[in-house]
Amino acid sequence: MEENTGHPVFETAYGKIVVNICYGRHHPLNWLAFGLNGAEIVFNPSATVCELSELLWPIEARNATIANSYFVGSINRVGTEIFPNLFTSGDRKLQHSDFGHFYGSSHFSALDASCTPSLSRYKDGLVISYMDLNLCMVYNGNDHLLMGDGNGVRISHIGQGRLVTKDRPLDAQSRTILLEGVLTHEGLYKLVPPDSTRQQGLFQVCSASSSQFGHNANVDIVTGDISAGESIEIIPEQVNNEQVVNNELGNHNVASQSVSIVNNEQVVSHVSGFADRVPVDVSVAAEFDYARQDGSASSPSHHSGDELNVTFLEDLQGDSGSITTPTSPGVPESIPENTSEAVHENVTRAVDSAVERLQGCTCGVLQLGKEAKAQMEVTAANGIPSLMDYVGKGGLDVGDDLLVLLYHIQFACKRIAALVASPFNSALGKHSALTGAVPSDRDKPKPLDIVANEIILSALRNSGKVSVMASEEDDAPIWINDDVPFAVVLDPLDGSRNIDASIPTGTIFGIYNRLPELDNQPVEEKALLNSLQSGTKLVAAGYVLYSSATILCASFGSGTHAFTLDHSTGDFILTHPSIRIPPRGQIYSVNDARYFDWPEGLRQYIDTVRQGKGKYPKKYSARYICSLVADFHRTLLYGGIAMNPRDHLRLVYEANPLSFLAEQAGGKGSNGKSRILSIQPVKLHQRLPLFLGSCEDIDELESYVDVQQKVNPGYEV
Ligand SMILES: O=P(O)(O)OC[C@H]1O[C@](O)(COP(=O)(O)O)[C@@H](O)[C@@H]1O
Repeated sequence: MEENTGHPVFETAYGKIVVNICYGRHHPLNWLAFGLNGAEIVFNPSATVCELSELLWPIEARNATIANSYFVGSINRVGTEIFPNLFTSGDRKLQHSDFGHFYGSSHFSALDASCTPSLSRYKDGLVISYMDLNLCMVYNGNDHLLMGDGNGVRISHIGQGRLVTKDRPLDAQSRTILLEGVLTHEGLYKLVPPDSTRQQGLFQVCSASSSQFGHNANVDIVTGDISAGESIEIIPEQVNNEQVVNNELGNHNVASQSVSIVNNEQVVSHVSGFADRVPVDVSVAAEFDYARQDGSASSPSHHSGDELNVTFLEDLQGDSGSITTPTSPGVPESIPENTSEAVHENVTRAVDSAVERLQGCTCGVLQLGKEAKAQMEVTAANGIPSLMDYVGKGGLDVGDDLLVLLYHIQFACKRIAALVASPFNSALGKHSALTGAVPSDRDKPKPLDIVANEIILSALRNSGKVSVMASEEDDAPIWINDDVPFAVVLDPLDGSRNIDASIPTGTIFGIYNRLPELDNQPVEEKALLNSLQSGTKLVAAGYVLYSSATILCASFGSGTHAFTLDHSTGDFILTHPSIRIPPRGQIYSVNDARYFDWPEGLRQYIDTVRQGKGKYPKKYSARYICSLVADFHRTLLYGGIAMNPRDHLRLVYEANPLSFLAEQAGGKGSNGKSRILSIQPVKLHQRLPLFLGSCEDIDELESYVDVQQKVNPGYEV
């Protein structure tokens, strides 16, 4: 673009592709010109370092994607390049030998405003995205594609449109007309073909989408004659609530929800926002589309959408040579019938084959070590590291396996946070009240804790790092894989009884190493025994609090740290490093209504501290949210005791992970008599009294001896 080559769009077997090189992303007219020239995928390979560039990174490409109706691949290198001689960059800084840290964070953006998660800031990786290129041509908010059945106009809010009829193939530039468009406040879209086009004819406009109208809308189909200079109106129908609800539930929008990291280094993700438009592998999409345009059923002899990405990765890696050009072993020779099942099958096979080929590939070019550490310090000094930065190579360096697992856990928890905060969350049980529709059995809503369980279990499974997972919601642990490092225990949504009142809830998790000595045991047995490890064996544990803020608090065996979700970037940001629970608090937290079921010792303890007659001569306050994660989080920060003296909370899923966090913060976890972490679990769903909090408070409580509530009458609420 700095030259006089214009803004070329390359028509390939995979789609109409553009390379917008590096700095080109800062010029909006570049993006526009590529759009006008018919781009479907714009790649923006970059070698760019932190500071202002990184602030722009998540915004510019997505903005361009939405404005110009194409997909964008934002690719940035990682690492730090050290040059033999010092140089200046004309920025008044001292001479230096490097540009700074190339922050990676590669991702794809789609025109329906969805976006893949970013790759690492420190490691090379591979994003495999499914792009339904149909979206570039006819961006239709309804249930079906218009490609095969007649006419459609592609509209974007910059007023670009293409008139497409059966006898005017989509890709013929000569048939492209520009339409001026005005989006009025009422949501009307007036299209005015400029005089110069001299186009006239009968056509239908069936294309509009949420991004054009700013909300989820369908449009009336407008049919009629249009001559140059005339205008037509597209009138959005009412918002389709059912569709919105379904999207919230993930029934329709599954495509954008499936994310996994494979082999530490590749993010496999769907970009396409509407599952009804079957998301397909790039090349499959392209060839599919072209096949359908001319009515023939082409059968590509070889293809691979990921080939495209791999090529890019290789380019960025210079001579690493570690990725070979794929031969697509698992991809079928011909495209099967156009049924969504067949396409899904095709996609699955293409992904599997890509993943298989990538197993074991090392993506090289990591210059971490000292530089990354220094970068980490710079980041910490300038701003605040994210969870991934904090545990990554430049920070705690918890190891690739745990890093990948944490990535998946935090991703799942973000989804749960969104679900919990959604206006439709409690409507999981009241679906029809919103839509007026009666849900079919298949669409019947599930309680939130079940949905949360499914989200987090699927994230654990997709991480490829979990051999067994045991959830409070399931009767038995689920064995996944023999050769991977971790066993994970979890309570997917603790405190969910509070959900309808929007009281805080939380996810709790504990991570153990898989016990290889059990590998030869029958599956049920090794699944159970791996899940029944004592808390002293925890490698990491944490919780995510869904409250006024979403906070992920975790320990990897070196202190307890909390990260707050920054909704503007989607990152968990370190906000509470190395939490130290005060040795003495002034708050007790317990369900006081059970007073008369309490044993004498506990009653005496509570009576004493609330009167300020205990070892600490201040009157204690009572605070009880009745949501363990929230009560514990407050206790972690303010001190005191969070307790449930009856046999109610679970040793494996709740008591152990939270006691680990308490101890790592300098506090204690006790059952009233002894240390929680030293108790050997004997049953998966074993319950026990739980006291968590400040050391001095727990010691004082235990001195009353008789503090465990034996009567457990099964309270109604
Ligand atoms: O009824 P109690 O004894 O006050 O118990 C309340 C506790 O139960 C919990 O709701 C957990 O119970 P569940 O595991 O059955 O969801 C905690 O969040 C809360 O601290």
